[in-house]
Amino acid sequence: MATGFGCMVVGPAGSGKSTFCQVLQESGESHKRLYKVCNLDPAAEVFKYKCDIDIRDLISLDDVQEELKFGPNGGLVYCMEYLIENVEWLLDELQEFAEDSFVLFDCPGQIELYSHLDVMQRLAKAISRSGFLLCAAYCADGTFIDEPSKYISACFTALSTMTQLGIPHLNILTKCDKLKQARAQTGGAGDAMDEDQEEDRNEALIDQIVTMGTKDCLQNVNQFFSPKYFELNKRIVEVIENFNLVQYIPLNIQDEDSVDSIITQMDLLVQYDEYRMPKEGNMPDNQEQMDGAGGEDDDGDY
Ligand SMILES: Nc1nc2c(ncn2[C@@H]2O[C@H](COP(=O)(O)OP(=O)(O)OP(=O)(O)O)[C@@H](O)[C@H]2O)c(=O)[nH]1
Ligand SMILES: [Mg+2]
Repeated sequence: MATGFGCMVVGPAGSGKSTFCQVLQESGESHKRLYKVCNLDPAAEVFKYKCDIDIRDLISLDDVQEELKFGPNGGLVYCMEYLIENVEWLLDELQEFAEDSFVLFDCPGQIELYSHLDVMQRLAKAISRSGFLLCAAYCADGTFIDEPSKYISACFTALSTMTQLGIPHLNILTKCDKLKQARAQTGGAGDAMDEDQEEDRNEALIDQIVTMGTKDCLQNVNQFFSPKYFELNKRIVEVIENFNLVQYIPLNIQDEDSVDSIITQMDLLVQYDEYRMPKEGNMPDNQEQMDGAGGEDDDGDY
């Protein structure tokens, strides 16, 4: 039986993970929803949210760099591996929040943690096994996705994270409140506009990204390549198409409805309502997630 709910907030550096945790925690306060935040970034220095669990109480990047003479990236990987080796520390800390709490895990942004290392996957497995129903919220910075090639690149990073973590996954397009402003800075849309026009323009830009079709992307990308790469480009785009799961939910932190709609999606992924109101004979479908997180390799190792 599930004892808690959690979301691993992941994504590239600066994509808005910590801000997302902060916004959810604040929004929860006004909705009588309690979001606890667990900082898993050993390099974090300042928090805009109330940090309930902090990896730096176990290990910090500063200490690793100073004592073991690691560089910042190697040091971070060392810290995450140290966390896995001492995962009982985290699981003990989490027990306090097990009953019905929703814990947001604010993860580090180094992409290698999600592309080829398995530490985050092992961590997700350990947390799930301890009784948490987990999902992942992948933050992609909307202000960077201003052309099809960047969209494709963002999709691949999201896909790689999704397949690595192996837990229910949500892609969030962050910073949607400032798309228009970001485009103006890069020369995309600089005309003077009143507030309503600005909002419409922002909506249009969000729409452009979330509905970007892979066929249009392919056409656009091919314009910049010699024909000998067309077949390769086609295959690359097909990978995204075949997964069919790469969709983005826009997040505008200034808009309560936008935040609410992300909360609803996360609740659906972890089946929050079903577990909070258990009915006899009504076991949610993702019971397996806790029983066998990590699939067949159920050997108790993290
Ligand atoms: N306007 C706006 N700014 C945002 C939003 N999300 C993040 N930012 C800003 O973008 C910067 C990076 O945001 P963070 O939340 O620290 O990003 P992060 O993913 O936690 O970054 P790392 O932990 O360093 O990987 C900060 O200056 C935030 O204020 C957003 O939705 N809207
Ligand atoms: Mg952060």
